Amino acid sequence: MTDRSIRTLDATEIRSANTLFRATLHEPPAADDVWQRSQRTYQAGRTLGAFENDTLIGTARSIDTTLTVPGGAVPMAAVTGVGVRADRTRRGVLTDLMATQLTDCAERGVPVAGLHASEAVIYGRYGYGIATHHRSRRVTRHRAEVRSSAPTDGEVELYDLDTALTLLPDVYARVAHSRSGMLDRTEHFWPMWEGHFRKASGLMRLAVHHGSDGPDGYAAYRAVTDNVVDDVAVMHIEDMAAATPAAYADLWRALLRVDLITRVESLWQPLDVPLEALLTDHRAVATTGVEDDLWLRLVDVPAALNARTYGGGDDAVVLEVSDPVLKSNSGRYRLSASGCSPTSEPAQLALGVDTLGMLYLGGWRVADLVAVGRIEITDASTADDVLGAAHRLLVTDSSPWCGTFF
Ligand SMILES: CC(=O)SCCNC(=O)CCNC(=O)[C@H](O)C(C)(C)COP(=O)(O)OP(=O)(O)OC[C@H]1O[C@@H](n2cnc3c(N)ncnc32)[C@H](O)[C@@H]1OP(=O)(O)O
Repeated sequence: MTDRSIRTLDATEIRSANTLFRATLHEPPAADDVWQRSQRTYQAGRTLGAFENDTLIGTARSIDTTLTVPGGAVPMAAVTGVGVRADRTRRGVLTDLMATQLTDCAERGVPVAGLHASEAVIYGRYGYGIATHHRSRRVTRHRAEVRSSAPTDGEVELYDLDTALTLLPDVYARVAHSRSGMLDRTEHFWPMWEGHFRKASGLMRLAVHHGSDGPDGYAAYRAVTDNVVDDVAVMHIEDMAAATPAAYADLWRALLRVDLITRVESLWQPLDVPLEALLTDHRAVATTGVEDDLWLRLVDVPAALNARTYGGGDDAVVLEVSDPVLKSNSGRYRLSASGCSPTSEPAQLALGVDTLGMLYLGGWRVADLVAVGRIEITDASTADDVLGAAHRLLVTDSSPWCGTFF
């Protein structure tokens, strides 16, 4: 008979967990030099192993960080490195890992967990919902020019990868709270960022905007030469954020000035950055994809809901939340401009904790999630009033966006 158990791995065991995880992504074990770097992405005490008769068959880990939310910030467990050996899948190993990890977060007082999903059908059952999206755009460089009326405030300087690694943590820290959904990139995030650019092809450059108050925006790109098609290069901007409109405009001016680039692939950016409107020719830009970005799971529903601010003036709604994994979250909550509190009042909207994760940063309209059957209105006669109040409470000015891969 097989004996399955879950426990936290110690430092001597994490390379095996990394090898197992890489195999689930069909990648060979990390070479020694790669492991020197990637072991620094593992936070001590945050890697779980699933064992079958003392053999490691699955793993999941997390990194402690802080999530920017409307009007504030909240501690978050950034979940990553999830994998189950291909000959042990579909027998509940991930379910056990997720339950252990979420219980551990709850016991440590971490109100929110977040992840990027390899497949969209996996994590909803554990209470995660898509909280942010990102948009990728293609810019035809010879048609793209920044409007002369766009603001300007400073200079853009280019740096190589080694210099970027010393500069960017401080630059990023200055923009990290400029949009809901963004994360603090602790020391465990940067080796992942470095690994991506070391592995990827093309020359990497970091453009930093030095504004009148110091560095306030950056863009990290790779210029990939395509010798097959007319011997020119494509610029892939893979990490970009700006704290001010002037920094955003100046960065684009500098990026579009780089010679021998036919097109710019602006990857994984917020849905609503006004790139098309920044340029003289709207049609120099085409959206090439909109995808899910950060999935959020409210581990402690009242603590998470009280970490953000709400609009709505005198509005209030009563939510009935169901949480099949962390059952203490299930119950009724009154949400108003002054926050969230448990209540015995009758519920007006009933929803699962995964759908609450979708609404948390204001990335979805409540009415849309009602329309698709994710939220139930308990009394149809008050639907318009309840939907209006919920919308005014939860809506935010800009699209939430994470922008950090982990
Ligand atoms: C945050 C990140 O790290 S994202 C990376 C995730 N890892 C990967 O994609 C690597 C490749 N995949 C794997 O290692 C595994 O298939 C995992 C981790 C996704 C799933 O592990 P399993 O142990 O098979 O999951 P488990 O058996 O607990 O499944 C629970 C339920 O989810 C379903 N499920 C799990 N994975 C999938 C999937 N990929 N597609 C569809 N359904 C799935 C199962 O069918 C099961 O459904 P049920 O409750 O209705 O019976």
